[in-house]
Amino acid sequence: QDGNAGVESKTAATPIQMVDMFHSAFGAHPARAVHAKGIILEGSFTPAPEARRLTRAPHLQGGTLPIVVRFSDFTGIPDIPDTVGASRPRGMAIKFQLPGTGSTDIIAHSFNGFPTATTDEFRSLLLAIGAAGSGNAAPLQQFLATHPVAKTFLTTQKPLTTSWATLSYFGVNAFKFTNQAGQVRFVRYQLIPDAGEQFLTKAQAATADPNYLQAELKQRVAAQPITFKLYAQLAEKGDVIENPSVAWPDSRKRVLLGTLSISRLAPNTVAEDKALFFNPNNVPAGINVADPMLVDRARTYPISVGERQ
Ligand code: HEM
Repeated sequence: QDGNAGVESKTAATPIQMVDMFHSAFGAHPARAVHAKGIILEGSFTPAPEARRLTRAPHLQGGTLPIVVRFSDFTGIPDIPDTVGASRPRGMAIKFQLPGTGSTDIIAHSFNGFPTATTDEFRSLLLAIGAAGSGNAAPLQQFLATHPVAKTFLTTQKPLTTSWATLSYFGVNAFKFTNQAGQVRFVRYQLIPDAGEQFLTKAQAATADPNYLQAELKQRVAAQPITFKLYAQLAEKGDVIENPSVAWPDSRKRVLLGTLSISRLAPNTVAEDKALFFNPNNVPAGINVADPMLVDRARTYPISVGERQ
């Protein structure tokens, strides 16, 4: 199906300009335009009974399904140290194998919100970060002075996490769920670790290895499965659907969609990395994109995938 289902982009920038905005900010790395450093794992997903009251999406009706999960650091820098500020927010991307054929994806990060309301503003921010990197700080200063949410995003990321497995992740952009009876709800995804959120102490952070997250995750998953709960946060009347920079209140009802059990490392070969392709509009019947930023994202991710072939 057409996951965009009538939602139109409101963006002036072309998809190629959107990929180039990341290269301008982070350098012209061909791996992934953003969230370049990461690790791939495998496991399974078991939907919760409440999920099918919200959507008729096939992976949320019952029965355990295989998943592939990629945890990542922010920026397009493939060897960014896990210890620097720019490595946050961290990313979590999930590919669910649908019953029969096909797949669906959820792509989330570890901040409940986004620095800008629109894609064009996000591009201005990234171009300003690029200019600052080349010695011209004025555009970034001006952007942050006029966009307080972006300033909050850049300055209030959580402390260094103990593990990619001890962070909560947020889908940020809204989707539309439709159930068997045709009832519609707008939702945002949340992924909450069963281990709870855990952070390094200042002393641990001061001595953490630049690649500590990969080493930690390998050890953790060899000992026992990593589990997360997947929730849909439900919009109420008046909640903004089209602006990911505004988080919905924590008081909004959350419905449990299911449990992820991540049980083993994937091969993590170059071939696997090249072939693994997440897209936020890879959605089955019963789910549609609702925030037009998702349409922009859907057009941009394949260009970055093409660059790493
Ligand atoms: C206008 C907004 C956005 C644009 C243009 C954009 C673009 C991109 C691109 C080009 C990639 C690389 C895809 C690939 O090479 O496979 C990517 C990856 C990613 N993005 Fe976005 N993105 C946007 C917003 C977001 C938001 C709101 C989130 C989180 C909620 C997010 C989370 C991620 C993650 C986690 C990855 C890594 C996926 C993986 O592991 O392969 N992005 N994004």
